[in-house]
Amino acid sequence: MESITAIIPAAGQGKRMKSKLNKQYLSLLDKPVLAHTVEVFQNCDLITEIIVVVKEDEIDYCRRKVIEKYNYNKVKALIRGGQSRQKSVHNGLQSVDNADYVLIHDGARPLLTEDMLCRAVDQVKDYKAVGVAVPVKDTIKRIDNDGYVAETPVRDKLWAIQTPQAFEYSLVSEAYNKAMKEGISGTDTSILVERLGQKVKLIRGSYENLKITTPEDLINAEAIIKRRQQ
Ligand SMILES: Nc1ccn([C@@H]2O[C@H](COP(=O)(O)OP(=O)(O)OP(=O)(O)O)[C@@H](O)[C@H]2O)c(=O)n1
Ligand SMILES: C[C@](O)(CO)[C@H](O)COP(=O)(O)O
Repeated sequence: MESITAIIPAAGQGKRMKSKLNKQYLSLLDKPVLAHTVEVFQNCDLITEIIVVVKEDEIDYCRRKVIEKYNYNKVKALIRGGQSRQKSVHNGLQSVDNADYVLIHDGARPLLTEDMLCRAVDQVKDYKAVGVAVPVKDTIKRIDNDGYVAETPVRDKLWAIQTPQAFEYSLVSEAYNKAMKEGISGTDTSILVERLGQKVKLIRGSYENLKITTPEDLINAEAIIKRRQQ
């Protein structure tokens, strides 16, 4: 059976949340945001092990308040992040011992579902690189430097990228090593894989798979969890 490692970058500062406690540890109904996220991977039989990437000064806090408290025993390592999401993910990739595939998922997206994980794992075996995404609902404009509309891309072809993103481990490792060497940065993982010429298959995510970024995201996330519990 293949070995599948989940890497969960959770080493951001959460500046846009404007809270004292880093957003990963804010309470989302019954437990911290990050605990909701890790739990989905912990409960999914397809996942062999989990690596959580956190800020160096939060490693101990995360171990006590999330990993040990909820007994997430698939978490093999809690490692320190970097200045950017990309660097944090790179640190995570470097600490993988032996994996056929990796799934990379934002710690700040606690509303992923096991079904989403299963579909990503299933598809990565055929496509090597898979991302979860949803069609955009708004019309998107590209603007120029003065704030004028420069272009209105056709909406039918625009998808908003979420996580998880799943890759063959050797492929994503090569993509990161190359990007880091060349000083290239990207706001998601798949862009670095795309630069290798690898096609990335998108599969349908969910509008509920919010990234907890600003305070209203927490309110919306709570409402979604409550509805799911009914
Ligand atoms: N240096 C960083 C920056 C981000 N992340 C993680 O990447 C995910 C997506 O990032 P985002 O939601 O933008 O989180 P923050 O960077 O913390 O948010 P902000 O920009 O508001 O500070 C989060 O789980 C975040 O913890 C990370 O591991 N390391
Ligand atoms: C990876 C991501 O969640 C896909 O939407 C997003 O790009 C993360 O961006 P952030 O600026 O680190 O929030």
